[in-house]
Amino acid sequence: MQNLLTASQIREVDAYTIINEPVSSIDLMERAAEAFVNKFVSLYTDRPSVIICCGTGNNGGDGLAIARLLFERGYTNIVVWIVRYNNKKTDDFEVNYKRLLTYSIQVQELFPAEQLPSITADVVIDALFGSGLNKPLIDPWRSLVRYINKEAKVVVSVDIPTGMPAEGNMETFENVIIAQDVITFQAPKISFLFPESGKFLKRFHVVDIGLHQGFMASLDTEFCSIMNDDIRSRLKVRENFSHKGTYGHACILAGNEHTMGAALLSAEACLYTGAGLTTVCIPSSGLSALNTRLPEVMALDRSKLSELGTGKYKSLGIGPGLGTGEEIRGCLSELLADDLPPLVLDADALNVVAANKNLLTLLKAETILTPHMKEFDRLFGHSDHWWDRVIKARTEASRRKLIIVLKNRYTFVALPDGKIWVNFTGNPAMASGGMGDVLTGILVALLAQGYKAADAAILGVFIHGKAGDLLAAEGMGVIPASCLIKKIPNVIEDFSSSI
Ligand SMILES: NC(=O)C1=CN([C@@H]2O[C@H](COP(=O)(O)OP(=O)(O)OC[C@H]3O[C@@H](n4cnc5c(N)ncnc54)[C@H](O)[C@@H]3O)[C@@H](O)[C@H]2O)[C@@H](O)CC1
Ligand SMILES: Nc1ncnc2c1ncn2[C@@H]1O[C@H](COP(=O)(O)OP(=O)(O)O)[C@@H](O)[C@H]1O
Ligand SMILES: [K+]
Repeated sequence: MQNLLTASQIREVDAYTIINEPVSSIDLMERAAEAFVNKFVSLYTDRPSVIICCGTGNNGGDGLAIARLLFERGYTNIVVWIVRYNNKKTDDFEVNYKRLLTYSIQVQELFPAEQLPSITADVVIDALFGSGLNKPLIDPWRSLVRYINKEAKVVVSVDIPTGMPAEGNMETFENVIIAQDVITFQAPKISFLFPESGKFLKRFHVVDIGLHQGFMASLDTEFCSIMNDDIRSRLKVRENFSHKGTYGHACILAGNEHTMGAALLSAEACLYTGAGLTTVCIPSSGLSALNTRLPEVMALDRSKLSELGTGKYKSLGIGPGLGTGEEIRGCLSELLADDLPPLVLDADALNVVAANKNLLTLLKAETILTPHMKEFDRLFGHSDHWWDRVIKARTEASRRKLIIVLKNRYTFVALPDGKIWVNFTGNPAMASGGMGDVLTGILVALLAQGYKAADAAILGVFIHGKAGDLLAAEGMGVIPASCLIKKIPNVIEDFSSSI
């Protein structure tokens, strides 16, 4: 895992690195500028003309160093704007300013109430404010940002788009640079994970600037990202003398006449994720589809729901395509009061619980809930903003000892210990119906194989997204859920054979 830091934690890590590593503050800035330039030239290969818009803090200091480094790489068409809208400046800005003046790079100083110069360059590099932003922009900075947004062809931001807070509610931050690319230092800013940031940045790229890893890891953070090593260290290799009994019997209660596909997708994903045995509990109208499509999967008659609490099954998933009719509501209330195996609740099971919140109190510790945004809001109340929603997921997961998998482009796995693990795998080609049903099947299979619920959730969301990424890399711009399932064993093999 890698901790994701707030702006004040970033400052702490910067300061700690400067004190404890053989690197001075100005050299750390140079490293950041070099890392930026390396990424920039790999993204924009045709040596565009650039305007570098610099504030007078350390983000601006980065901008000045970037100008110098681009010049040294043969960029001839560089203009540096220095935005002198107040008298503040940092020492490292000042050092880089003096260095810049020894180069023949065009510098233009901008003062309040002056007309803004025209923008003719191909790219504007935005180094006005970085993670030091402490309030929404007001004039004259606000007008400058609006002007750049209106006039610039392409903007590339240094560390974070100017005007965007590094974390927290973005509601009042309307005046933000709209960047094609953001080249950000060391780890993604927490704000990049929320859909609201999407209108201000198309892509972000993380570059390593060698901040102190040990200190970063020691900080008490709310957010961390799921890394490849977290998967390798958790995935168990299938043993030589293992047999179907070794990998557990999973059961999925899902489907109704018009949404039987959801049950089939979950069951198939469960099969491909390696459950020893998979049973689905579907209405009899789905039996011929099941037998034709998934001969490996068994069926449990809906009249035998009492079997679910007998210990026969090692894990249980409830919800995909289940429906929310009276009969279902009644049987779920009874079921959830039973002593069930490790449990995943998804889709209609969540909707039934949302309509009868008392059922939440019946859920055993470590039950996994997999709501998308709307299901989450139905369960725990409406949130106007993603930051509020995610913090609510954290609070509810710790208060109720549940595992809440809040699904989105970046899925948030809120654990009972208060930590939120963020999944970065996955891509927009996966935005199609049935994808969530597949995730449920994956999770139920992992629980059947004996993974602890928190590990199953972390593994499950990663594997799901990674399977989508493999297909996208093969050129699939749209991925039907049933195609993604077939890639799951490849992901598991890739990550378990490298232990
Ligand atoms: N050693 C370090 O601290 C490093 C810092 N780096 C860069 O430094 C940036 C952070 O620099 P700073 O902390 O100097 O801050 P910024 O450069 O982001 O902002 C400068 C100053 O602007 C003022 N300000 C904040 N919000 C404002 C607003 N809404 N309107 C007007 N003024 C406002 C604040 O006084 C702030 O300190 C990072 O984003 C990164 O680009 C990198 O050079 C890596 C090393
Ligand atoms: N743009 C995207 N990028 C990454 N993952 C996505 C994207 N769109 C959807 N997904 C993933 O697909 C799944 C969709 O779940 P859900 O909305 O419950 O689907 P359904 O109800 O159709 O089965 C989630 O796991 C989500 O993370
Ligand atoms: K910036």
